[in-house]
Formats: sequence, structure tokens, C-alpha cells
Amino acid sequence: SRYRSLKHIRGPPVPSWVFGHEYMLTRQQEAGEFDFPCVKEYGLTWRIGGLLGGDQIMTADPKALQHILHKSGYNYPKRRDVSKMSEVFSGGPGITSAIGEVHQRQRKIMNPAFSATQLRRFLPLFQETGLKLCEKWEKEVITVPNKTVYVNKWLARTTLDIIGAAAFDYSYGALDEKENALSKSYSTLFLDSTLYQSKLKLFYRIMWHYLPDWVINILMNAPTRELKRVRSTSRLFREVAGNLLREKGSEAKEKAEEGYKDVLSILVRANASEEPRSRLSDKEMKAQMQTLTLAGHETTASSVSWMLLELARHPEYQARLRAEIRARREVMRARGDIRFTVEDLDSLTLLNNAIKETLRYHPIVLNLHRYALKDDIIPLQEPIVSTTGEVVDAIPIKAGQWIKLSLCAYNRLPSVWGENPDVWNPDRFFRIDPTKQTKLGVYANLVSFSGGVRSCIGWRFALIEMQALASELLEKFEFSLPKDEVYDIQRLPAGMMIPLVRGKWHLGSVMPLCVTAVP
Ligand code: HEM
Repeated sequence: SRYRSLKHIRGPPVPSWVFGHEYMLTRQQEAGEFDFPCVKEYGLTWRIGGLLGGDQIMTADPKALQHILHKSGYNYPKRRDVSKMSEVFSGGPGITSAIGEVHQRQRKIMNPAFSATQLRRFLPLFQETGLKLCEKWEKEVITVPNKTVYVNKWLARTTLDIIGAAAFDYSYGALDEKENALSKSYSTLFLDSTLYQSKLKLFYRIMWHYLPDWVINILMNAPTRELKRVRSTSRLFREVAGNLLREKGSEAKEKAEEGYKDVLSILVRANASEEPRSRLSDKEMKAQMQTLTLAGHETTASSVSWMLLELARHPEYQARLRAEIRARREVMRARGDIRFTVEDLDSLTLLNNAIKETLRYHPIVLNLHRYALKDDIIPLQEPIVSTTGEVVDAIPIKAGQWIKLSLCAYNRLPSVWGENPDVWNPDRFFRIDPTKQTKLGVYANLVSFSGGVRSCIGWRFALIEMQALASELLEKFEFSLPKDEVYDIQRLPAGMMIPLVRGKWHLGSVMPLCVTAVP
């Protein structure tokens, strides 16, 4: 049968015939606590259980990842239950849930909005919104010395305002308004809908993979608590999108005709296109808006929050970083400029190393769930030893085989990242020679943005945004561990990796840090 051939691959004992490792993986107390020991015990590729006695391959092997993500094009799609869940999160058939040719069409339509030239134009917006956050903190938030601030909450509002303005020329007013319904709804979305689901619900959801689309389309509307929660965010978004298209739609159409390549103009033009290959339906257009809003804000806010936590844990590095930013500020002022340019930001080596190291150490997406469309052979960079002691350097698989990519474990491989990969140390990037690595990710060979045809479309957007926000924040504020209490931050697997405080889950997903203005 199809799975028998994998029995010779070693892996951890399967905890349940029904769930395989699926349930266990969602129940981790610390993201990666499953993956990291597996690499140490079995090598970079191992066998885990799937549903109902099935076997899966799990891998962190650079060559296997390269094969699956890059070289095979669309031959290793996302598991169907995963894409269908993305559809629920996007409120319709958007780019994260589309597969094959539909995805190719959508991606081609949207790509021009994410070119390097296009994104440069957003830098002033990133900076102004960052400065607005600084001002808020200075005037309203840091009212007493040693104030503990939930930095992730503030950053999520900042990045929500940014994605609204950058993509849709729309103001969410999340930084200004205390009670913004949409930003509130987003802020607990993953926690409420994805973290620690019951066994039954998880089983039911993963089984979607085997069902025909029309059945899933009915099940997607089932009245479970989790689905209702996600749909309620979608409803709020649809209201916003409706207003937005009413207000900006005709203007966007004109801009599109003049060749503007901002997201909204591109989407509106594609929506009006007569040509099937470049057309987006109404549903698709709205789903893209919702997708970009979701995929484009909390991801970046989270990454910056993890970086600030690490800088709080590493005050000496933080001080070097601040000095680097200030020195560049002098150069900038001497030129007569008032803002950093993209070149200035790219020249901040310590900052960029800290960003890379944070993406490596705290990848927001831990695992990707894929399956093979065709029979294939997966090549391995580091051979493994089978149950009978033979050396395996390639794994033949059958069409339909489930495969999990361990992005978090790849990001910790000493063979790729050098010694002490379990320590956050940005200086490692001074020693890394990317030409010696297997080409993988879109950025710095990290797989934190995934890779290949399904890689993150917004990685450059995120990078410039992180550079801009971090350079403003770190120049004006010092981040340290909270003084009022000890907060033990857990990294939890909730679809996206989210921070929770051990013993204080009632606080929700928070990143508490002590923030002090620096003179
Ligand atoms: C640090 C910030 C970010 C990280 C770590 C990140 C990470 C990722 C990852 C790992 C994927 C692949 C997911 C999968 O295959 O299931 C992805 C896809 C995606 N990301 Fe990001 N992302 C970030 C920021 C952004 C931003 C700012 C945007 C938009 C402005 C964005 C838009 C998207 C979209 C649309 C996709 C789906 C692409 C496709 O399937 O063709 N992301 N991202």
C-alpha cells in the first residue's frame, strides 16, 4: 500500500492511531519542542504519524525543502484542509487558498504591487506611522517610570494602519481610536480560533483534506465556535471593504488606467478586466483585500515584538544597535535629509542582523503542511539511517503522501547557521557565507517567509516596515524586561506562533516589556 514504503524511516513513537502526531503538534507548550529533539534523534528527516494509521514525512533538510518549495513548482500543494481554512480566514477564494493555475493567475496580477520599486514608495508612510506610535507612547502611554507596555498590541495597531494606508489608501485609525472593532477582532483571532482545539474538532477539520470541495464549502459555514469567530472578523472586514470600495473604487479605476501599481488600483483593474487570464472576480478581489490585511499586519507586528523581547534580553546588543542608528542619523542630517532612505536602512548592519536573527529564531510560521500530487523522489542533503541501518539519501514517495516541512527546525540547523543555533545571536550573520548554503528562502536563506511559488508575497514590504519601525523605536526608547512582575513568555502554536504569558493566559496574546524614553 501507499505508505508501507515509509516504515523504514525512523521517527518518534506514534501517540495515537487516529491522530498520529497531528494532535500532539498542536498541543506543544513551546513552539518547536516537538521538532528540535527529532532532528537531534533521527537526523534532518523523520517519519511521523498522519490520520488513521497513515505515515508522513517531516523534514528540515535543506535539499528536501528546496526540492519541495522551489524545484517542484505546484507539485506539492498545501494540504486541502489547510487551504480551505485559509479561505475561511480570507472570507473567500484569495491568494493564500488558491491552488495551481488559479494561484498562478492571482499571483501574477498581484506581483507588480510588491516590486522593490513599488515598495520603496511606502517608506515615508512606515516612518510617519512609526513616529506616530512613538508620540503616543511618549505622551499617553509611558506616564510613569518603568512602565510595562504590551508592545505587540501597539505594534499590531501600527501595522494595521500601515497596511490599510499602503494597500488601500484607507485609514483604519487603529492607533488613534481605542475601540476599533476590526483591530480588536483581529487581535485575538488566532488565540480564539486556532490555539488548542479539541481532539474532535481537529480531526473533523483535518478530514476536510479528503472531502470534495462542495462538501467543504458547506462545512466551512458550520456553526462551531471557532468558525463563527473567524467569520465574525470576516463580517467586520466586509463592511470595511464595502465602504472602502465605495469611497475609493472609482478613483482607483482612474489611477489604474494611468498605470498606478498600488494594490487597490491593481485589484480594481483586474476586477474590471474582460480577459479571463487577468481577471479577478468580485469575491476574489475582496478576499485579496482581507488576505493582505490579515497576512500583512500581525505577522510583522509579531516579528518586531519578538525582536524587542530579544533586545530586552540582550541589553549590550541593544546599546550597540542604538549607537549604530544614531551614527547613521548624523550622516543623514549632514546630507540635509530628515528621514532615512532605503539605502540608510540597508546600511544598518547590526539592525539587519537582528532582524534576520529574529526571523530565524522566532519564525511566525512553524510548519507547512503539504502533500505530493505525483509519485516522486525527495532528495536529501544529509542522508539518514533507516530502521535496518542502511543509509538513505533519497526518499521515494507516492502521490497523495503527506509531508510536513519544519521551518522552525531548519532555522536551527548548525550546519546552516553555525554553532549554538539555540541561542539568539545576530553576530552569527557576520560569519555566515550564503554562497555556501543551499538556496532556499526569499530572504537571507531563511524559510521564515517560505520559498518558491508559494512564498510570502509581502516579504520585502515586511522587511522595509520592520527596518523603519525598529529604527524609530530603538532610537527613542529603551526596552528591558518588565520591572513590575516576572513574565515568562511562552511561544505557542496557534496557526501563527503567538506569545502568551505562562500562568497568565487570561491576558491574551501579549508581549509585556518595560519601555523607557531615552534622552
Ligand atoms: C515578518 C513578517 C511576515 C512573515 C514572517 C511572513 C511569512 C509568510 C509565510 C511563511 C508564508 C507562507 C505561508 C504558507 O505557505 O502557508 C506567507 C505567505 C504570504 N504572505 Fe507573508 N509574512 C510576513 C509579512 C507579510 C506581509 C507584510 C504581507 C503583505 C503585505 C504578507 C502577505 C502574504 C501573502 C499574500 C501570502 C500568500 C502568498 C501565496 O500563497 O502566494 N506577508 N507569509
